[in-house]
Amino acid sequence: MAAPIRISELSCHYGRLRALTSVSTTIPTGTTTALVGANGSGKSTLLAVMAGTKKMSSSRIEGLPRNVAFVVQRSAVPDRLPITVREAVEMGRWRRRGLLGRLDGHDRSVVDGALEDLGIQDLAGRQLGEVSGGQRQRALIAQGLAQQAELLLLDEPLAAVDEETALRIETTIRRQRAAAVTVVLATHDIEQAARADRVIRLDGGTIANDGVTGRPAA
Ligand SMILES: Nc1ncnc2c1ncn2[C@@H]1O[C@H](COP(=O)(O)OP(=O)(O)OP(=O)(O)O)[C@@H](O)[C@H]1O
Repeated sequence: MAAPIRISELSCHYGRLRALTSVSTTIPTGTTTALVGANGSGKSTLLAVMAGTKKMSSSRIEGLPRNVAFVVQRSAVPDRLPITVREAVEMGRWRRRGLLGRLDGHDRSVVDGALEDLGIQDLAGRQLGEVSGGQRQRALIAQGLAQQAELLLLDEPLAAVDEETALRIETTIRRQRAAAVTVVLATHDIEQAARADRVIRLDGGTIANDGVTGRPAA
């Protein structure tokens, strides 16, 4: 099994605002970790640092895999992107194919599998901007799955989704864990957090609590 992800003394700023201060933790490979904490406590920032989309001011992160999928909060994605649901999921293959590379049969079957996992194969031809918010959330997660990443980062995957969509997303996360994918998710859903292997509670940009739940996700 690959080495765990070790984060040491991570600090991170937006201009003069310090969003994370001296965050240190270890995330074992193949486990599911939930980040919890109040609005503004630094959950999204920690995910963005791990995804490489936000620069840190200081830190050492060891063991980050090369292929990381980051599914941002739905509210951070424009509602009216002029692409179909399938095209959105296909974007998950871009890193492997390159922007102009054509998808081959394997890519297409990975995309089909991701659409099926999230139960949106019937919506594949619809415009992303014309499906419901919960369906769009499924499409964004399917895009993350299509990357076949070793580390899957999910920012509030259950925000404003109905029960069926939540169940579908939870099943997907369990399957990723069973496939030894490391999952880190930010959530305000206490039940979802309790289903993770461990919970990290952030408070004002520092770790207030870091512990195993004793309830394995698989
Ligand atoms: N792009 C940005 N520019 C400036 N400040 C930011 C930016 N993004 C986040 N912040 C600030 O950084 C801090 C941490 O925000 P972050 O979004 O990481 O928190 P969060 O725990 O994910 O919150 P939420 O639960 O509301 O999603 C907050 O004080 C926030 O105002």
